[in-house]
Amino acid sequence: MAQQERVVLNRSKYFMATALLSAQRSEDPNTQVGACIVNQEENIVGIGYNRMPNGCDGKLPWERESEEWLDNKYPYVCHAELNAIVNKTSADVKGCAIYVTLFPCNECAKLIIQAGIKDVIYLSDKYHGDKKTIASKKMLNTANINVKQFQSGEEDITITFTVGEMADTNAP
Ligand SMILES: O=c1ccn([C@H]2C[C@H](O)[C@@H](COP(=O)(O)O)O2)c(=O)[nH]1
Ligand SMILES: [Zn+2]
Repeated sequence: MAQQERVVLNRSKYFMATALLSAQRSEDPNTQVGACIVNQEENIVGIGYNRMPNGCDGKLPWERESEEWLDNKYPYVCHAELNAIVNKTSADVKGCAIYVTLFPCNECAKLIIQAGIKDVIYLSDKYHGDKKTIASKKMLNTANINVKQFQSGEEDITITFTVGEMADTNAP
């Protein structure tokens, strides 16, 4: 039987990978976003992705360019950061870090600040020129939140559901 390569993820790669995996749950056809909140003991205390409010799946539009504002996703979709915060498994998220696959918008920046999150690690900054992103950066900076872009520095990771033999690390 083929041996699986033994992979040990470093801390930040594990948390960003968790955010990325969560993003893959999103039904947004244009931008899937994932967020993973980590406490000071390095435990995950919240995960979320952009989705419609509870009970609204399949009943609200995913359009983004309809002339009628109400026919677009924007008034309805709950952002990944919001879902990660409201889904928290701890009493609060004060002093936590949030790993996000997209730079948080201005509304999420407000949530992050008010929730007491101290570190933001993001992957994509694809909307860096947008006013929402500029306002977000202004708020996060003013509130002394540590913001940094994730640098993987390594290859992608692969998740396989095939259970093979683990590599024998004691082999000569
Ligand atoms: O801070 C953010 C900003 C955006 N999102 C979500 C909201 C939408 O579902 C998409 C953005 O859609 P576009 O088609 O790229 O405009 O991303 C989020 O979760 N968090
Ligand atoms: Zn947002």
